[in-house]
Amino acid sequence: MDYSAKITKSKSTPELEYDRASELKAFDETKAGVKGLVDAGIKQVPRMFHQPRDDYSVSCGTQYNIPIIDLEGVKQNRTTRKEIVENVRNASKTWGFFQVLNHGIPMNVMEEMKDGAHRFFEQDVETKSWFFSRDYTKRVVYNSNFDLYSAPAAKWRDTVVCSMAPDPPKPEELPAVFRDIMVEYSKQLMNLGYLLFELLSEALGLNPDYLRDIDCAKGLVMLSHYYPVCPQPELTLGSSKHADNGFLTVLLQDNVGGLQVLHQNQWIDVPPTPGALVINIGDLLQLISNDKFTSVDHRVLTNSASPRVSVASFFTTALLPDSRLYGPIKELLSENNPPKYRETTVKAYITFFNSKGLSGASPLPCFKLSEPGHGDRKQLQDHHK
Ligand SMILES: O=C(O)CCC(=O)C(=O)O
Ligand SMILES: [Fe+2]
Repeated sequence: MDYSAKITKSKSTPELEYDRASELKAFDETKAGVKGLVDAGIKQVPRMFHQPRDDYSVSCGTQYNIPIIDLEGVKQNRTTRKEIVENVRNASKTWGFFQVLNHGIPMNVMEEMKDGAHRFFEQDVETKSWFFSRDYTKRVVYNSNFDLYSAPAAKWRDTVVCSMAPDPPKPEELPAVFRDIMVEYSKQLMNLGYLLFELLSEALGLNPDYLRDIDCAKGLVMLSHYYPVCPQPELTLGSSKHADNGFLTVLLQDNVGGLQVLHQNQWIDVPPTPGALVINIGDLLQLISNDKFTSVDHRVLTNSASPRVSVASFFTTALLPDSRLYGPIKELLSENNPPKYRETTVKAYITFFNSKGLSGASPLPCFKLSEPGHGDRKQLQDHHK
């Protein structure tokens, strides 16, 4: 189907004749993603990608900087480690986001990982579409917008998702253009994950192995994102406002920029910082920490100058058959700190999250134990009917 022709037609079609469902389907069936639209020379952002304007009502601020934590000496020096743990505690509570330096993953591995992501998306559509699917039980899934059919507006990005742990893929299961670097990067990332969960456990006053022992570091799902250049960046977003639903995310971004974090009710840029990785707390870590850590909304702006790649690695057991129940950690609770959330399996949480799409509303409040006047439990019960 000539997708561009269809879009051009819809532009001049009266309001009532806009058939969103068939546009989504036509776009999806190209298997070429947003990059395919840009490669075809599209000059206007199709309506299905137009973001609701209220997403833009919050101003962007420049007076705050997201924390940068240097991990140099964390394993060798007790005083240094204490300071690092303190910084991790503060950043995880007040920002939910921080960058880390001297994290142990060599620069050349990070560079090669970003290059590998570029190589994947720059392949011709026929080669890429071998992995095109919406079935997340597959080891590798490439598509555009996991929530294409449920979100209020589509995002200007394409993604390839690979499940890397606990059961590492055989190299031949991964896309040839970046399989070696994916295996190498994810190995290094698991080691960093173990260290971060130790620091986070210590920041909660728990024994260093606590979070790893309850399987927070068990599953690793890697999302390589490609954000094509956008002819009208003011109309759409690379990622709409959302909070991550796993335990922890480690983000490798290139030098293009566009990621913003909602802090003190302002959008704050997460500036590309050479050698740094961005770490953010996910909803499930907020839940088990009983709000000692915060899972914070973020989004990605598009731009008309250069494509952007990022690799978001989620520590989550979302894709595993895991029935473990997660609730506020008992050791953290007291009379003065009663549990704020009900227990949930990771699966139930993710299913609820996905049913909402990246619509900007975190499902976390729906798992809060009832407070007077709180209607969300009813919403959750209704959902499970
Ligand atoms: O690309 C980015 O900078 C952010 C990606 C992201 O937020 C996500 O994958 O959840
Ligand atoms: Fe995210």
